[in-house]
Amino acid sequence: MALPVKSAGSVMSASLRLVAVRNSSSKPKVAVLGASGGIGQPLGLLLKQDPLIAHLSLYDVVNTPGVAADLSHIDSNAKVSAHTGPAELAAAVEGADVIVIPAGVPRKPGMTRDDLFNTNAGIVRDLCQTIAKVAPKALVAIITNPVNSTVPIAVEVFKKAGSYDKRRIFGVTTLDVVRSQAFVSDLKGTDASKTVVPVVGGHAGITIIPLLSQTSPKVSFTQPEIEKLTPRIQDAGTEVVNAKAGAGSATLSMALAGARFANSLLRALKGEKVVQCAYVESEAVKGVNFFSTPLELGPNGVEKILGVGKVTPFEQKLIDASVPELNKNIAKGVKFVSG
Ligand SMILES: NC(=O)C1=CN([C@@H]2O[C@H](COP(=O)(O)OP(=O)(O)OC[C@H]3O[C@@H](n4cnc5c(N)ncnc54)[C@H](O)[C@@H]3O)[C@@H](O)[C@H]2O)C=CC1
Ligand SMILES: O=C([O-])CC(=O)C(=O)O
Repeated sequence: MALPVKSAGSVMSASLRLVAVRNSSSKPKVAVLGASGGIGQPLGLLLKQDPLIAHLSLYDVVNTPGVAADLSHIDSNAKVSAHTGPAELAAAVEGADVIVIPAGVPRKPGMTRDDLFNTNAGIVRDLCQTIAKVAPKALVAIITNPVNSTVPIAVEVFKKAGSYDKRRIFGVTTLDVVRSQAFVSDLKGTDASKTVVPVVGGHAGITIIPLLSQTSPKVSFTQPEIEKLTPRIQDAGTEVVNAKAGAGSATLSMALAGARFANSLLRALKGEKVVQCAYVESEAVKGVNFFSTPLELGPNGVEKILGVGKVTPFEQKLIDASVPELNKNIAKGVKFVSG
């Protein structure tokens, strides 16, 4: 069963909704690093059903054989392989077209995403050291928080290895888009499957900036609606963390978002023009080197950074406020690798 393809007004809207080489093979390989976790397992379930995937490679430090055995009994064409522990990481990622990384610890109530830095920074660094050597042409989609810092970490590792290509490393912000679309359609009674809301900036607190004025099909919001909806989207991750009360953060909605983003990358690899928001190295906004905006994706990853487009004064203020916060997060990531 394919992931549902939604239609929307413009090409960009349609792509954002669904989302568009590497190398790239006629038999795409997707690797999930952190495959046994709360996100990894349902993500594997969704990817196993994606007809674009020929080989689904599952890597974790624990429990991978069980997850792989379970998924391999599903009657879809993707072949599943299991890889456990650092000695098997190279085999897990070798030849991968797309690598999705949800490895790392999630938040508990009272924590910020930045509180995860001490544990997760080293995990992402170590995984990327191997990817940069063994699979430098893969498109790498980083879910692990704090995304605002883990993406710069990955970039520094690739630079050190001499295999950095800024078109190929992505911080996954798709869940912010998915949530915005859910909340807007709830509020406005629009068809959730056709509602498109771009989200720009980063993936933590005030750096998450839904561009409600660019909602498509067009809907209008009162200022009080905008002022209520915007912080709800920014704090939606915390809403889930608190509701799970110590049992982790968003996993199911994140798995959907991750599968949707991976499907976009796979379609782009095949030559389809796809537009999707993601956090990448970017000059879209002055004064900051990483920013999420709509991106045109193609066979080499990011083909074109589409920028934030026309924003309202309210949205511009949010963008301006995000810059110093993002710069702090980025500098912390860069320093972690480069000292
Ligand atoms: N970008 C986004 O929008 C979102 C990001 N997240 C982040 O995703 C990450 C994972 O969350 P969950 O799956 O809920 O956590 P989890 O704890 O349920 O699963 C994490 C998995 O990573 C594995 N792992 C730990 N160290 C590893 C290593 N060195 N190599 C490979 N695997 C390793 C663990 O064994 C575990 O199976 C967290 O950092 C969380 O904050 C969560 C939701 C949304
Ligand atoms: O809030 C968290 O810690 C997990 C996350 O990034 C999200 O759900 O957006």
